[in-house]
Amino acid sequence: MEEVRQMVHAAHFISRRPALIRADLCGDADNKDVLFDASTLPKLESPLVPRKLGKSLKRGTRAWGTPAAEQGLCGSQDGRWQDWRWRSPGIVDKLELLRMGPLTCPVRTLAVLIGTIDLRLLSGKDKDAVWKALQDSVAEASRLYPLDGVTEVAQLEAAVEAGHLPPVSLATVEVAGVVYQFGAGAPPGAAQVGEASQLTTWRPVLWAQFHGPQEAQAFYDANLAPIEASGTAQIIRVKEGPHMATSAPPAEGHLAHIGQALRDRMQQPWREAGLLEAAIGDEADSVAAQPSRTAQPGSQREGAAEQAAPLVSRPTRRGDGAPHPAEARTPGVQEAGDGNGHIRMRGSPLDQSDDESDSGLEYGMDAWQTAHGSEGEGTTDGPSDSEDLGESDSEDEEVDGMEEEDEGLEGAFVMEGVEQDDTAYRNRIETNLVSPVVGNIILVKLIDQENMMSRSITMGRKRNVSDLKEADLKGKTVFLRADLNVPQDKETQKITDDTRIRASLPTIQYLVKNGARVVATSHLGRPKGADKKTSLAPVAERLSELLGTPVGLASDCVGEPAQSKIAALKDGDVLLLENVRWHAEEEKNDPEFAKQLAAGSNIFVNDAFGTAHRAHASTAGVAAYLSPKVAGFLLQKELDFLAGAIDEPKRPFVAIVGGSKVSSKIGVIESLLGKVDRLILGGGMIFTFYRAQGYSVGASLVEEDKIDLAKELIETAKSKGVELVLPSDVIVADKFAPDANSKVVPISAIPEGWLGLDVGPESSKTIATALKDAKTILWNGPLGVFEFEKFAQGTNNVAHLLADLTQNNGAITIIGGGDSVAAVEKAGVADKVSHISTGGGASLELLEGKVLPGASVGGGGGGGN
Ligand SMILES: Nc1ncnc2c1ncn2[C@@H]1O[C@H](COP(=O)(O)OP(=O)(O)OP(=O)(O)O)[C@@H](O)[C@H]1O
Ligand SMILES: O=C(O)[C@H](O)COP(=O)(O)O
Repeated sequence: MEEVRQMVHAAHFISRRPALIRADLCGDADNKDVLFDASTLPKLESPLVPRKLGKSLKRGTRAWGTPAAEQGLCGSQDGRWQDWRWRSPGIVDKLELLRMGPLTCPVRTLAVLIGTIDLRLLSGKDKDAVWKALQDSVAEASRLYPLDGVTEVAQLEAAVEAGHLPPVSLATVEVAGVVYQFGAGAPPGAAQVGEASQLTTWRPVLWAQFHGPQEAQAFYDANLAPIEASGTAQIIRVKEGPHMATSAPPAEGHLAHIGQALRDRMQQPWREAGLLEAAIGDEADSVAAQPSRTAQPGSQREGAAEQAAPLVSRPTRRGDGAPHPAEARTPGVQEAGDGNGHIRMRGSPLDQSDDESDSGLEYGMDAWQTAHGSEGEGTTDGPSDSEDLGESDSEDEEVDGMEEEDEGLEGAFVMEGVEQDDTAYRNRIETNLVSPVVGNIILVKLIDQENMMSRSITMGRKRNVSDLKEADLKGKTVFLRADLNVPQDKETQKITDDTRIRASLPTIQYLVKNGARVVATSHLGRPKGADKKTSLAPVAERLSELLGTPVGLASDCVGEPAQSKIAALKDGDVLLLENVRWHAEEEKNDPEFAKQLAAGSNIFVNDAFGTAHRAHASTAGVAAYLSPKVAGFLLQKELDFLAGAIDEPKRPFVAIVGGSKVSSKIGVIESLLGKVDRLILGGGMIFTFYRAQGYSVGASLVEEDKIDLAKELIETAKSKGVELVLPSDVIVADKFAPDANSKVVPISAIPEGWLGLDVGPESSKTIATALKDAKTILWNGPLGVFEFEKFAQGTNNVAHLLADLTQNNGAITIIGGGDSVAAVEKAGVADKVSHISTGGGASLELLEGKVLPGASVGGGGGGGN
């Protein structure tokens, strides 16, 4: 709720006018969408409103669509997701929602929303000041907003009744994985909340994003072309690039097919902006007349259209090719189609820009038009956009100095503003809220991607376990996913390091204190079925010692053994379920298994940062069956440090990356090169870099196939102005053993047959100098083979240095990666650095900017989410 309020007020703050905002809370704790009427907020005069913002909107601010749910595009796993689309006379708004979480747990939209205001639009203003102003306004909003607590449709109905909200005339709802969009043109008043299901104007819509034209083309060839060839649909590219739409009856097989393909693609990193829009349904009105808009020579659109020409499948006019009759603008009215799913065109959608019955897809067209067609650009044959949208130019002139920014806005409007290689944009969606009638302000723009993560994290704090109070927790059964995967002695199973158990205590203690019945779960190791050696019994014992209360252990995590113990829990009790990985379904994220895990629990608290990079049943799947679902303290803290502090670091920001191989750190190095001021390299990987520089490195660890990559990374560092610090001397050994003979040599003189196992004393000095003024330091990977005392010096030096800089220089020091954490522990300075991550793989993936499925589910920051 807090997030909604913040968004509402931020939107209002920007727009300075009444705004109806649909807040997509898809995937939030309640799986409900919430509507807010920002017109009830007090108006704030803001100096930040870009002069041209409103003007751009006049060009037809309409976007369309919302992703289908179950088919892998978005939505809750339990299919309860509903998406209500609202329209109100006189109010226009468009949201671009950037889904930061994985597809099954889109929890971050609102937070991201604010974080993605295009700061370029606010040129000349200090970013921090803008952000602060937004936050301040948000604080004000939370005090004033009257619809606090509205989460249920029934409450919305009541709000409409009470006049807080305007009536609905457009809505979408997801059914069986397809988003049906209620058409405009519904009889006035018919589409009140709760009555939506009575409408017959349905149109299924699927959206997908691609990593680029080629991928979209391939997808088209493999999936859409056959559909089209079958005569059940026609595929139409509605936007530049790899954007396509298809109209067809919602044939089940097709949907599944498309859904699977989309799901697969969504797993890949986002490389290039691209979008497939697939409107599937017998909806003649659903695909507007893109071909009727003639791209002018030299225009952006023309070029792109040529480039992606094979994607274009010409829409046909229905039957006689007559202009679209009025009734056909009631989407879903069966007679409107030609019976075989083909699409009829009509003139420019902008011809109906004041027509409230425009279909969703046309909004997409208009959004495109808004972005690319404009007065003076000659890219559209649509009407001048200013007449019917009622915002005066003079008003646009109010804020000076923004003119040149207008282009930035427009460019960002659809896809162009998306930077490549930004994984955060993988799940980007756009959604229109209402149709433009009198003109208003677009709310949210791309892209200040650098700051996205940390802002979402900041906002994510609102959704952690501390938001649940005694009233929410007492008597409730909480399914707590922790990462209690601790190292053990192979023979005795004795726990050799209980850090992860200790790290899980704050959340457990909080839940216990507030009267919850805690059902804790974890995996341990990588068992192939039930196996005593991977039993959580030693963990239960240690947990019990640390908590000072008995912790029961259910002999299985599902079924009777679990259920009987859960049923017997009393307030404040803690039960640990046996290793979830004894069941193969866990790692498959099997929904049925997830359901069984969730059985008997009410609330989901995810605190398993170490496993947050795994989309498993207990980390992600259970979220569909429990509500609310929030992050635990540990997960939140990890995200705050590993994403938040790094994304908006205090500078100088210096990273130390070591470890054995370049190959395992490529992603991290690449990602950090975009953020740090200095990058210190150490560990085994440096020898590949030396080879890239032409040195011979004896028998040191070298990845021959990564030498070119090392060269590239050196170049990238140069081009980004990052100071790359490579050791100047190394400690070499005559064999890889703790008792090897060793000596210090400059890197130019590594003897044949010797191997470098640690950085030398000169290098340690250089590293100390490079760290001296650092305000944020990230360390991932030891600088040498620290497991051997003889070669642990470089690593130890850094550990002590970091402790010193934290304690005496106020530096924020963050250590991620299993071995470097072990090194810090070994050096005895673990409690003197700012943050030690409990996640190995998870922290790496987070640093690489990847989405962490488990992190988003819990309602925490979501990582690359
Ligand atoms: N010069 C070197 N030659 C060979 N191995 C090295 C060298 N320097 C460090 N290593 C080894 O690198 C390993 C750690 O690398 P790794 O990339 O796994 O670190 P990490 O990211 O901290 O840990 P994790 O992968 O567990 O998260 C250590 O076992 C260490 O012995
Ligand atoms: O130790 C870890 O990194 C986590 O517990 C995840 O374990 P996994 O790599 O076996 O999934």
